[in-house]
Order: sequence, then C-alpha cells, then structure tokens
Amino acid sequence: MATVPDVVVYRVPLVTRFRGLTERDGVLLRGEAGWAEFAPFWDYDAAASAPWWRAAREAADVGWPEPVRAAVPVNVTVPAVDPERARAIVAGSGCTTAKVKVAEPGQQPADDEARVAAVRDALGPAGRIRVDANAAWDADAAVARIRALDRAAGGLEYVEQPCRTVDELVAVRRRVDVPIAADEAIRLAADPMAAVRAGACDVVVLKVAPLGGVRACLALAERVGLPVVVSSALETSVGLAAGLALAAALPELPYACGLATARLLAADVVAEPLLPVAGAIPVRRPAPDPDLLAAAAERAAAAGDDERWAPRIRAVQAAAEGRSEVEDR
Ligand SMILES: O=C(O)CCC(=O)c1ccccc1C(=O)O
Ligand SMILES: [Mg+2]
Repeated sequence: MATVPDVVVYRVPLVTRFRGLTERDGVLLRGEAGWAEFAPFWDYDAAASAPWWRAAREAADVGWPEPVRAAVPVNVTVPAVDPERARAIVAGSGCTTAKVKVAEPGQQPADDEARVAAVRDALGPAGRIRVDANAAWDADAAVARIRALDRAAGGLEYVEQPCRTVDELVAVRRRVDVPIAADEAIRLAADPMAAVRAGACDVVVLKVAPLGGVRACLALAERVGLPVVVSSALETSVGLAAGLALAAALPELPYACGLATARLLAADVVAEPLLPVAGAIPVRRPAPDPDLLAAAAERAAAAGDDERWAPRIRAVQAAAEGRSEVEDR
C-alpha cells in the first residue's frame, strides 16, 4: 500500500449546491494526535482564517477534551431544494429535527414556505423545524418572513441569523415570538460576545473551526450563558469529528446540533462517514481511508488546488503566529 503523506489537499463533490458551492476543498493534516482539517472558505482572508488554523493544530497536535456523552443528537440539513427533494431528504434521515435553508438568492418566499411545509409533512407534528436565512433579510422583511414561515412550518423551533447586524437581530427578536439563533453574528464578529450582550439572540451557534478550536468554543460556551448548538462548516468527516468532540464535551446540550452534513458530500475521505443513527451521531474520530484520501487528492490536483492552498497556508500561518493581543475572532 502506498504511504499516506502528512498534508493532503482534498476536493470532494457535493450532492446539492450549498452556500453557493458545488464542491468542497481544503487541507487535511496529520499530527501526533491524529488527522485534522483546515478548510476555511475562500471568502475568509488570512487573518480570518487564523482561528481555522488554530482549530486544525489543536486537532492534529493535542486532540480534544473527554466527552460527557456517547452520541450527539443532530438535525438533518435541508438545502434550498424543491419540496419533493426536501421531503425525501428528511424522510431518509432518521432525524426528528430539520434545519431548512431559506432566503436562497434567486428563490421566492413561496419556495421557502413550500419547502418548510413539505418538511413538516415528512417529520410529522412531533418533529422540530428550524430555518437558517444566512443574514439575508432586513428587519422588516425578517419579521414578515418569520411569521409566514412559522405558519407554514406549523411552528418553528428557532430562526438562525435572519439579519446581518446585531441591531437588526435585537429589533427582530423584540417583534417576533420565534427564538433567534446567532451564527454569523458570532463567528464573523470581532467580539463574539457582543451579540449576546446586546440581547440579539436566544441561542448561539458555535462552529469549531472559525472560532479557533474545541477548547476555545468550550470557553466561549461558558461565557455565553445561553443554549448553544454546534454546527459544521461543511467539512469532511475528519473536520466534523472536531464539532462532534465539542458537542460531546459540552456540559449541557439542549438542542440537536448541525453536524449531519456528511450527507451533503457525494464522497468523503473516511470509509464510514460521521452519519447519524436514529437521529444521533455516535461520538468517534474516524481516520481517513488511504484510497478515498488518494481519490480526493487526485481530484484536488486535477483542479490545481495544491498551487492555491500552499501560499494560503503560508499566509495563514504567518497571521496565526504573528498575531499578538486581539484574537482574530
Ligand atoms: O447547521 C447545519 O445543519 C449545517 C451547517 C450549515 O448550515 C452551514 C455549513 C457551512 C457554512 C455555513 C452554514 C450555516 O449554518 O450557515
Ligand atoms: Mg447558519
């Protein structure tokens, strides 16, 4: 068997377009503690990618704190697909909570309402539905859209990041009964506590990579003092394992997490991807399969990814090491 290098640039296709992507690319690194994923999206510059680098170094060099639970309840993630596909995705998932993407550029409010209605139909009355608008609405639009989606869904568990700014989130939260979850307002903010202090949210979404690692997220969760939901950044199962480790180590986990995104990848780098069983992902840390890793590396090489990632890693390392006081998250 061929030897596996310690740094591998990967590329895998997605099943459905997600966050404007049809393929995911990144870097996998092997350290003393195991494999790690470094895959900041291309709209993150070197400074914004530094916490992603620290999260990867934590995974590769020291590993993660001990879990306090053996499995993590998760939502099925429903991309901005048509109602029939939404129904099939939910029905095949085994999950009782669904997170539905809404406000996709180019789609209409009626598309979102039809999608959440189909998801309710597939889940049944006992299921939970949350929606994620990825900061697409202004405050007035958010109030109107949330009310309409709450009706179409027969009740929403929460709405994730309806608007971009903290002020808008505060205003919307005052005007609707549906709880507000903050995602971009946490992971893209200079101070992730600002949204919490302002009263912008009821729930906080934590993503390990953009927030600098499992330990950084555990510390942030303690400061936040609100329920937290651990969500993925659309990683391979190598990166998802870090989110799973965070969710497994949190003292309280009242909501399903957004970690079932291995389903959105048409290929993974591990033989048994981190997928839910009866709505929960068993806590484990899978290692890459040499053949799958080689296939993902070949796809990356064919796309010219190695040439794009090498300078990016150098720039991010410099940013991560040259940084002094202000943490870049
Ligand atoms: O939370 C989930 O169910 C899936 C993860 C997800 O939605 C996501 C994945 C990659 C980038 C951004 C987001 C997001 O929550 O906005
Ligand atoms: Mg989100």
